[in-house]
Amino acid sequence: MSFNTFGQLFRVTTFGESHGPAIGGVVDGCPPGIRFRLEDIQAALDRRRPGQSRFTTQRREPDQVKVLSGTIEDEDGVLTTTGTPVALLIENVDQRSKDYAAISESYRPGHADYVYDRKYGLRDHRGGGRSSARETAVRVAAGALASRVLAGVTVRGALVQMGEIFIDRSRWDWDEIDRNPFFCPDADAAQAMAEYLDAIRKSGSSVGAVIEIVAEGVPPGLGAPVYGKLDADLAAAFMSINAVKGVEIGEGFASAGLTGEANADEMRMGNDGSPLFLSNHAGGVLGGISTGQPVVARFAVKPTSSILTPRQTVTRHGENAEIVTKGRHDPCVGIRAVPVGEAMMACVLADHVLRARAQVSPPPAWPFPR
Ligand SMILES: C=C(O[C@@H]1CC(C(=O)O)=C[C@@H](OP(=O)(O)O)[C@H]1O)C(=O)O
Repeated sequence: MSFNTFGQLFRVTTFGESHGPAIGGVVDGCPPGIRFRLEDIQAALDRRRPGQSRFTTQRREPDQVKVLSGTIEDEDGVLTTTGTPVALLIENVDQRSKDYAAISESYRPGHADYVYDRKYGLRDHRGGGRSSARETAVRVAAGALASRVLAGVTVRGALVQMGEIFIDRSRWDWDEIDRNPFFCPDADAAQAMAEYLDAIRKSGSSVGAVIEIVAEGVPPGLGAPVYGKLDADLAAAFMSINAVKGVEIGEGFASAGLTGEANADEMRMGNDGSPLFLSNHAGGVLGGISTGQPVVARFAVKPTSSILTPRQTVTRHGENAEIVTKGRHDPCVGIRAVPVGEAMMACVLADHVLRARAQVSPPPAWPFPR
C-alpha cells in the first residue's frame, strides 16, 4: 500500500505541504541514460506556476526546481539519469499563513478540511497542506522527466470548458493554447472566458473546468486486459489530482448514448501497413490496451472551495458557524490543471512503457503470416 506514491516501475513519490518549507518528490525506476536539461523541467514548471495572470492565485512562487540525485551532469549542463532515484526539490517562498488563522477552527464547505480532521484528528491549518494545488508542482517536474522516457510520444492538454463556457471544437487550434492565459484551444472561447472569469473573480466566487489531454504517437500494446488497464491507471492518475471529480476516456459518458454501429471505430488497412481507424470513440484504448490511436482523456475540476461568499459550516468543536475564506486563491484552479494533466498522462504512459518492456519485449511483429 502506498499513500503518496503512484506508478509501478516509473514510480513517483511526492512530499510537502503548501505552507511547509518545501515540496518535492522522488522518481524511482527512471531508466538510466535519459538525457535532459534542468531548463526542460523548469519550462514545464513555468507553465503551471502561480501568479502569472490575474486569473490565477497571486501567490508568488518561482517554483525553482533542484535535482538532488540520480543524475550526472556533463560540462554542457546536460543531465543523464543513472538509474538511481531522482530527487526533486522546490522551495516554498511565499507562504502567508495568517490568511488561514481565521478559518483554522472551521471547515470550508467543499474542501478537504473536514475529512482531514475526521481521519487524522488534526490538520496542517497553515494552508491547504497536502490537499493544496501546490502539491501538483512536483507532478509536473516528474512528468517532464517521464516525457523524456517517452520517445516519439507527444502529450498535450487544453482547457475545453470553464463553468458555463464551452469551446467550439471546429475552432480547435493547438497553437492557440500558448496565446491565452487559459490553455484554451479556441480563441473566441478564450475571450469569452476572460470576461466571464473576471466577473467570477471580482465577486469572490469560483468556477470549475474540464481539461482534455491527448497523447499522440503512443504505440499499440501498452496496458493489460484486466487489473493493469491503461485507462484505469489514467483514471486513477487524473482523479488523484486535487479538486478532480470526474474522468472520461474517449467518448466517456457519452458512449452510453451511442448505438453499437456509431461507437464502433471501423478499421481499414492503411498505406503504411498499419490499420487505420476511421474514428476514435475508444480514446485510444480497447480492453485496457492502447490501440496506437491518440489516447484521449478528459477530467473535471471542481470550483475552488476557498471563496469569499459567506457559507454555512461547522467548527471542529461541533458548533454551527459561517465561513468566509480570504487569501490568494485561484478563481478557476482548472486552468493550471492543464500542465498537471499532461504530466500525469506522461507519467502513466512512461510507467506502462516500462511494464510492456518487462513483459513483452520486443512486441510481436504484426501482421501475422497466414
Ligand atoms: C501556491 C499554489 O497554489 C495555491 C493553491 C491553493 C489551494 O488551496 O489549492 C491555495 C493558494 O495557496 P495558499 O495555500 O498559500 O493559500 C494557492 O496559491 C501553487 O499551485 O503553487
